[in-house]
Amino acid sequence: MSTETKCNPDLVRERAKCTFDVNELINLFYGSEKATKERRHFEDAVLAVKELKDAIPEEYLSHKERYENGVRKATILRDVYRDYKAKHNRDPPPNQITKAVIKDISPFLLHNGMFVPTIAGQGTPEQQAEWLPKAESMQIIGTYAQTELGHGSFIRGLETIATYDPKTEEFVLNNPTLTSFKWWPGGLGSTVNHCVVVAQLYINGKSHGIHPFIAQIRDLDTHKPLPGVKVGEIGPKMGFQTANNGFLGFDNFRIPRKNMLMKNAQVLKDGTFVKGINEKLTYGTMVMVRVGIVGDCSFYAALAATIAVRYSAVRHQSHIKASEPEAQILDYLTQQHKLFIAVASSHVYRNAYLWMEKMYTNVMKELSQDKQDNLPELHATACCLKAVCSRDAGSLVEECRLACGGHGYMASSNLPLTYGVTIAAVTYEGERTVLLLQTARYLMKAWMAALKGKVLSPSVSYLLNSLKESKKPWQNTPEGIVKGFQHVSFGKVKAAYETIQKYMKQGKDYEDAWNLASVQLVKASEAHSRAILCEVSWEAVCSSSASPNLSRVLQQLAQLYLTYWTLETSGDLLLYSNITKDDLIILRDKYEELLVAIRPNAVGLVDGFDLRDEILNSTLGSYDGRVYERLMEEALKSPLNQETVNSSFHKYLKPMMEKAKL
Ligand SMILES: CCCCC/C=C\C/C=C\C/C=C\C/C=C\C/C=C\CC/C=C/C(=O)SCCNC(=O)CCNC(=O)[C@H](O)C(C)(C)COP(=O)(O)OP(=O)(O)OC[C@H]1O[C@@H](n2cnc3c(N)ncnc32)[C@H](O)[C@@H]1OP(=O)(O)O
Ligand SMILES: Cc1cc2nc3c(=O)[nH]c(=O)nc-3n(C[C@H](O)[C@H](O)[C@H](O)COP(=O)(O)OP(=O)(O)OC[C@H]3O[C@@H](n4cnc5c(N)ncnc54)[C@H](O)[C@@H]3O)c2cc1C
Repeated sequence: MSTETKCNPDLVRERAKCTFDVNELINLFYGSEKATKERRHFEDAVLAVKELKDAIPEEYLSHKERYENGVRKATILRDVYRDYKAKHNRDPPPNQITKAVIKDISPFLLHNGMFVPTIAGQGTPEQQAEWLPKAESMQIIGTYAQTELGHGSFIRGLETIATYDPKTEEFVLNNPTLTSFKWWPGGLGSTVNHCVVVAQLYINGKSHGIHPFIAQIRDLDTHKPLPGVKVGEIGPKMGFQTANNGFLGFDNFRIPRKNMLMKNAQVLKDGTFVKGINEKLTYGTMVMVRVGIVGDCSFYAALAATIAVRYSAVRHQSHIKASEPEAQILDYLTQQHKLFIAVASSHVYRNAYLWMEKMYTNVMKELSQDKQDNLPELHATACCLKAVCSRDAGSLVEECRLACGGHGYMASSNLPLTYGVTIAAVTYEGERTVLLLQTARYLMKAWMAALKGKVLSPSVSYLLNSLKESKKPWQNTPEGIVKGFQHVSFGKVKAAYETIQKYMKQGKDYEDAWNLASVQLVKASEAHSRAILCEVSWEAVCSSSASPNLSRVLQQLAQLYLTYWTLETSGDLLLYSNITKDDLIILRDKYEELLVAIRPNAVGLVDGFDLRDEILNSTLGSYDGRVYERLMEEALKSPLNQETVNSSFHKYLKPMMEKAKL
C-alpha cells in the first residue's frame, strides 16, 4: 500500500479516527496473519512482473486486441502460478490478483473453474490420471460446454447428441439443429482445444439422459478446428469481454468410449448402460461453482464499497450547516445509507460462503462414502444463496456507482465494469428464478415433513420451531430479528404450500398449481435465504475471536445488515411475525444510530478488505485518495488527447462549417 505521506488529508484524518486495528480485521477476514502475509507476498510477486502492466487502459483496445492482451497476460500469470507452486510446493493462496492483471475475466476462467474440477469430480481414477496432469499443466486447455442456443436452464432439454457405436467403441457427437449449438462457454471462442461437452446419451436408439464427455475440438499444433467441429466466438456482451465466450457444433464427430466421464454412470464396451447411484451427481460442478459465487459476491461488494467509501471521504459538496465548510459527502446520512450496507453485506456473504464451503466439503466426504442424505440440502442451499447474493451484490455495486455521482459513470472508476461482471452471476451457473424454484421444491418437501412432525435438516429446522413459536412476542434484539426472518420464511413457505393446495382443490394438477403459486414460491425461497444469511452472519460475529474493539464494530455491521433488511421488508414482517409498528419505529431509530456509529470507522472498514490499488483499478478508490489527479491523468491517456487536432476536423467539421457560410 502507498504511504500515508502522499495521502489526501481527509483520508489521513479518517484513518486516525478508526477505533480498531485494521490489520486485525484484515487477518480475521482472510483467515489469519499467515494467510494475509502469503496472499500479499503472492500479489507482490505477480505485480513485479513488468509484462503484466498495460501500456494503455483496456477500454481503448478493440474487441480483438482486448482478447489477445487477455490471453497474453493469462499465460504470463499462469507461469507465475507454476513458479510459485514449484518453489513452495503448494498452490498460491486464494487471491484476487487476476483482477489486477486481466481487469475483466480471464479466458482461462472456465479451464480452472470448471474444466479441471469436472474431470476431478466426474472422472474415474483412470480418467483423472489421463487428463488431470495435462490440464493442470496447461498442455491442454478446456472449458465447460453445457448451455446451448435453445437451452440453458432446462438441461434435460439439451439437444447435443452422443450416440454410442459399439462396433468402433466410440461416441458420435452431433448437433442436429441450430438451437442445439453450444452457446456461451468461456474460452470456447478462440482459446481452448478441449471441452467437457454435456450431451444426451443414446444407445441403440434409447435415451439415457445427459452426461459429460471430453472432446478435443482443436488441433494442438495448429489450433485449427478438427474436422466435424464448427466453433467460434459469440461477440461483445455487457461484460465478460475477455472471457472469450463461444459457440460449438459437431457433425458426426467421433470420440473414444473412454471420453465419457464415468465416475457416476458408465457405458460398457458392448453398449450396456450402468446407471449411477444418483443421476444428479452429474450436476456436481455447478453446485461447487454456485458455492464459489457466494464468495465472489463478497469480493465484488467489498471492491465497490472500497471505491465508493474512499471517494466519499475525499469528495466535498454542499453544506450540512451553512456556517461550516463544504461537507465530505460521506457525512450525509443518505450516503452512509447507500454505502454501509455494501460493507456489511460483503462480510455477510463472506461468512455465508465459509459456512457453505463447510457444508459442501462435508457432503463431498459423505458422497465418497456413498451417503447421499445431505445432497438435497446442499443443492437447495447453494441454489438460493447464489441467487440472492448475486442479485443483491449487483444492486450494491450499482448503488455504489450511483453514490459516486458523475465520476462513477467513468470507466476509470472501474464501477461500470464491476457492475457488468457482478450482475452476470445472476444468470450464469443457473438463472436466479430457476434456482430459487429449485430451493422452493425443497422447502415444500420440508414443509410437508414439518406438518408430519418429522425431524428436518439443520438449514430448515427453524420451520418446526416457527410452527411452535408463532405466538411469542417480537423481540427487538439481533436474535429476535433473526427469528423474525425465520417467521417470515415460515409464513411464506406455508402460504405458498396452501396456495398450491388451493389450486389443486380447484381441480388443477400439481404442475399447474405449482406454476400458479410460483411467484410466492420464489418469494418463499428469497425469505429462506435472508433467514440463513441473517442467522449465519450473526452467529459468525458472536463467535468470532476478534478483540473487543473490532468485535464491537463487526457487531454493528451485522446489526446494520439485520436492521436494513427488517426495514426493507417491514411489510413481510408485519404480515408474518409479531413485530409491531412501534418496534419498527425503534428499529428505524436504531438503524440511524448504527449509521452514525459506523461512520468514524468507514474508511478503516474498507481498508480492512485489503484490496490494493492494482486490484481496485479505480481513479476514485485508491488508497491515497488522489481522485482528481488520477481522473485527469487517466483522461490524458485517451487516444483523442494524443493529437491537438483530430483529423475529423478537416474531414467533416470544417467542410460543414464552410458549407454553412454559403
Ligand atoms: C473445498 C470446498 C470448495 C467449495 C467451493 C469453493 C470454491 C469453488 C471454486 C471455484 C468457483 C468459484 C468461482 C467461480 C469460478 C468459475 C466459474 C465462473 C463463471 C462461470 C461461467 C458460467 C458457467 C455456466 O453458466 S455453466 C452452465 C450452468 N448451467 C446451469 O446452472 C443450468 C441450471 N439448470 C440446472 O441446474 C437444472 O436444469 C435444474 C434447474 C436444477 C433442473 O434440473 P432437472 O434435472 O430438470 O431437475 P428437476 O426435475 O427440476 O429436479 C429433479 C430433482 O433433482 C434435484 N436436483 C437438481 N439439481 C441438483 C443438483 N445439482 N444436486 C442435487 N440434486 C439436484 C432437484 O432438487 C430435484 O429433487 P426432488 O425431485 O427431490 O425435488
Ligand atoms: C456471462 C455468462 C457466462 C456463461 N458461461 C457459460 C459457460 O461457461 N458454460 C455454459 O455452459 N454456460 C454458460 N453460460 C450460460 C448460462 O449458464 C445460462 O445463460 C443460464 O444457465 C441461464 O439459462 P438461459 O440463458 O437458457 O436462460 P432462460 O432459461 O432462457 O431464461 C430466460 C427467462 O426464462 C425464465 N425461466 C426459464 N425457465 C423457467 C422455469 N422453469 N420457471 C420459471 N421461469 C423460467 C428465467 O427465469 C428467465 O427470466 C454463461 C452465461 C453468461 C451470461
